Amino acid sequence: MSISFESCSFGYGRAGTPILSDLTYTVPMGFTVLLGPNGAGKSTLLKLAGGLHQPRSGTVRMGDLTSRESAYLKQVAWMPQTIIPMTGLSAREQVAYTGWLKGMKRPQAWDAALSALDRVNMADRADVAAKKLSGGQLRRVGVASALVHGARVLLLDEPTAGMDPTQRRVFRDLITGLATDEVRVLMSTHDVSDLAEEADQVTVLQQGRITFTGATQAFLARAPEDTPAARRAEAAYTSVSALATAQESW
Ligand SMILES: Nc1ncnc2c1ncn2[C@@H]1O[C@H](COP(=O)(O)OP(=O)(O)OP(=O)(O)O)[C@@H](O)[C@H]1O
Repeated sequence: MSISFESCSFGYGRAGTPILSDLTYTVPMGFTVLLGPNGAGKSTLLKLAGGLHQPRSGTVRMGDLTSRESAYLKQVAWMPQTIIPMTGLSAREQVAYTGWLKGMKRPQAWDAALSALDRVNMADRADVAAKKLSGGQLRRVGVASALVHGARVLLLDEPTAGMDPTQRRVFRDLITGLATDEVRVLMSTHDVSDLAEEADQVTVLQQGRITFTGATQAFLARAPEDTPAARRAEAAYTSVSALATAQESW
C-alpha cells in the first residue's frame, strides 16, 4: 500500500505563497530518491506525506485512510533532517519513545527499539546516552526511530546531508536495504550523487511540480548518449531540469 497525493495544494500560513499546487503523485514501490534544487518543496512534500502538515486542498491518503487519521500516522514514518538527542535518554530509550508516541505499548516499544537499532548496526550503542552519540550515529538512531513501529512507508528527509563521500555511501547502502516488498522508502536529497544504482525509482521536484517520476534506468536514459557512466545521473538531472524550465517559459 502506498501514499498518494490527490490534487494537493499547500502553502505555509493561511495566505502564504503556494509551495505545492495541484500535486498528484504516488510514492513508488521500492527505494525512491526524491531530487530537486534547494527550496523546491521536497521537505514540504515529505511532511505532507508524513501527516505533519495537511493540504489546503486535495487529499493525502493511503488506501482508505487520509493523512488526518491516526491510523494513517501509524503506517508512515518521517525522519527529519536533524535528529535532536533527547536529554537524559539512551539511544534505545529515544527510539522506544518514538514507538510509544506511535501507539506501541511500552514493553513492545522497548523490544522493537533494540531490533531497530540492530538493523542500523547500533545495537552495541543501545545504552549510550543519545547526547553522547556522533552525528552519524544520531542519524542511525533517526533511522531506527523510523523503523521501530513497522511503518509501510519511510520518509527520509536528506539523511545523507553533510556527510563525507565514504559515510554517505555506507549510509545510503543501509537505507537502500530498508525497502522491501512491503516497505517503500522515499528519500530526499539535492545531491545527485545520492542516486546510487540501487535506487529503484527517481522523482524530481522543481518549484513544487513533479517534473519526472519513473524507474532509475528511464531517468538515466535522459542523459545524452555519449555521457560517461560516472556523470550520467548529473547529466540526466540537468536534462530533466532544462526541459521543465523550457516548458515553463512557454
Ligand atoms: N515553516 C515554513 N514557513 C514558511 N515557509 C517555509 C517553511 N518551510 C519551508 N518554507 C518555504 O517553502 C519552500 C520549500 O521549502 P522546502 O524546505 O520544502 O524545500 P526543499 O526542497 O526541501 O529545500 P532544501 O533542499 O533546501 O531542504 C521554500 O521557499 C521555503 O522557504
